[in-house]
Amino acid sequence: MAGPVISARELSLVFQTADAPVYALSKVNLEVEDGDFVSFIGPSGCGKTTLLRVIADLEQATSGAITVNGMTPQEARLKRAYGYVFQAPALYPWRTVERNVGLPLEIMGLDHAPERIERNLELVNLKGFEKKYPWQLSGGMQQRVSIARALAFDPKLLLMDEPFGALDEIVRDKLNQQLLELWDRTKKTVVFVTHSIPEAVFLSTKIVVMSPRPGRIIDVIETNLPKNRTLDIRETPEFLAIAHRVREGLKAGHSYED
Ligand SMILES: Nc1ncnc2c1ncn2[C@@H]1O[C@H](COP(=O)(O)OP(=O)(O)OP(=O)(O)O)[C@@H](O)[C@H]1O
Repeated sequence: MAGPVISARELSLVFQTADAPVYALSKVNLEVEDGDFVSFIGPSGCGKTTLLRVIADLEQATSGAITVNGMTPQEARLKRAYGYVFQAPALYPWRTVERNVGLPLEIMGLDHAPERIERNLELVNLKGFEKKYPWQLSGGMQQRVSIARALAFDPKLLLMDEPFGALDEIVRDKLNQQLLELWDRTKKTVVFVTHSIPEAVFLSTKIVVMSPRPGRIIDVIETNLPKNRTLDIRETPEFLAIAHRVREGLKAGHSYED
């Protein structure tokens, strides 16, 4: 059987700054299995983005070990083993939707990949919007374009850094539902950063609760909610019990003097 998609052992990262070192990650141990939907949740500054960036090789750990698809993060990055979605869509305004989605392929010299672009736009429910420009789309649609772009090389792993953080709640609900459908259809492994407890509980198979100073994991919750869930599940006792455990973890790890 294949090993975990992500395996981190005693991972620490210290940023050296002009005044004092910042302990962004301290002795993080984490296993992400194939097909998992894992959320990192915690207050500002607890190291969620840093951990995601270490996985993506955008930041290097100070100590400890990490593998991504059994490789170093650098090898995984060079093999395009993951897609990365940033908090802001970061689309090129002068390119149409299809040309934004096709950009990573174009950069690699694969400029004639219309079927791939079409399939990825279909996965984010944007068929028919190929010729539009980003400014003609709502914020939620723009973020869906950036998800389609992250799928360009059909990576098994999707890393998402608070992709819906700037959107209003109704749009966020809709996108959460669509993301769950995409995850179910494509069988991808997703690692997702969020501040929202309902979002983490609704989406995840595993919730990683983090705490700051130093950034560390204080609880890992396996959710076991049914796969074909709808937003109504948020009113069920099972859902509320998980949300309660996440909240307790966040409270335990948070110092309110900060
Ligand atoms: N390049 C850097 N240099 C110095 N300190 C940094 C750097 N990047 C992040 N930090 C610090 O590391 C800590 C963790 O930051 P990180 O962005 O990972 O937290 P986060 O949990 O994602 O926060 P947020 O929810 O606000 O995005 C913070 O104290 C932050 O100020």
